[in-house]
Amino acid sequence: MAKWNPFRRNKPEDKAPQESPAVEPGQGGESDASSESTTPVAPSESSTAPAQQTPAVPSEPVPTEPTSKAPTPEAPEPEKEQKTGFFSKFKTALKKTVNVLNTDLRDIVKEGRLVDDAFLEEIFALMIRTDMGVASASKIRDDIGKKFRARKVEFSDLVGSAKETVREIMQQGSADVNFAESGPTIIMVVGVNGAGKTTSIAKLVYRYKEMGKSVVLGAGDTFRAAAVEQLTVWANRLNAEIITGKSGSDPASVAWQATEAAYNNDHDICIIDTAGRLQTQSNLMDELGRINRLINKAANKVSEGSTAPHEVLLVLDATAGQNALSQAKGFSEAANCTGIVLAKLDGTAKGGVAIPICQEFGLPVKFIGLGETPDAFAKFDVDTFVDALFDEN
Ligand SMILES: Nc1nc2c(ncn2[C@@H]2O[C@H](COP(=O)(O)OP(=O)(O)OP(=O)(O)O)[C@@H](O)[C@H]2O)c(=O)[nH]1
Repeated sequence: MAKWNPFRRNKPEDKAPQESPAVEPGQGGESDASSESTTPVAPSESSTAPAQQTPAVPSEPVPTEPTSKAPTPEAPEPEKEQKTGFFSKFKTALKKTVNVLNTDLRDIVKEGRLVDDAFLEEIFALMIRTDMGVASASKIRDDIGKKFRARKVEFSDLVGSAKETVREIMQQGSADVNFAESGPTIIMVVGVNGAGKTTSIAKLVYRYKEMGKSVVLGAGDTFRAAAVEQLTVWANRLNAEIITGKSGSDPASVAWQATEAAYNNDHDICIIDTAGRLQTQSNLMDELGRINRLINKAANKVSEGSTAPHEVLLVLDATAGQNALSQAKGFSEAANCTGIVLAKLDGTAKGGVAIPICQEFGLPVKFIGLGETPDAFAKFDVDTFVDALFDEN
């Protein structure tokens, strides 16, 4: 019997695609993305509750009828995480990057090579191919030069030195999200279109459900009807409550209502999706700031003294390589990001991009996406990453 895979995508667009409204997020629109939504209310930053709108808008946002998510009959409980082992999980996912490093690195020292300028440039070129960036590749090259110049080296010498350098560059611990000291932990998820936000949210839900936590989702990508449907499918499969709004409605309203639901319904975790956007679209980047502030206001209103969100996760597509860096730059400045999810690390030979991300932005890589299956997600750990990247076996 085929195993149930909660991460198998029932792409809404495979069924009946809905036209996205011809509006930008936050501008309002006509088409209805969800049969379970109430009329969205645009929260105002200047009031303690979302502002009134015409027609007939209540003084406070009416929480969308929570779509209580009893598992659908055909949806069994999520399968237990496969016990493949943390290290082999990393290694399998990084296979493409590891192949570049190990095969080629081994090749250039096969005969036992003297470390001279030409050799060091070969090392540099090889490192660059993993998209670790010029600064990291230069440091690896220079450190090898300092240690071994004019000597013959073996593969293990190079690997040992490179590992040491990368560990030195990626000075970050391994951490889960910043959990709230009390009350629900509110997590906002941001990133460009197609980076892997929805899939990563589903993986987070799976992760926290496995830990026995209750989760509510806020379908804040009101711009793309299919995104709401997609997240609703995950919520159904993973038995999480979901708050949705009408297509084209104010995403801050959904975020507000999801935050309220998290406090009022005693959830442990609230994850709020946002529409994909480019770091260059300043109005849309400003919108993220507004959503962030209104989440805080909603949290403080329901539970005085609370501050939220506790985590703003930026999802980056590892296959974008160096482009992921410019995304990280734009988003980290505009959206007050607190951590990174590096998705699709399995699909690329550019896995080295995790190194400059850690180095340049002071933002910890918290999780990595290692595929599309439920267990294809891991808390990022520098030592495991480095060992897998330069695995000598
Ligand atoms: N191999 C692999 N594929 C992934 C991973 N994460 C996401 N994907 C795939 O990447 C594609 C885009 O993922 P989504 O989660 O829909 O991305 P999104 O950021 O929500 O997209 P928008 O809603 O359009 O902004 C899908 O086909 C996912 O299955 C991963 O870690 N590994």
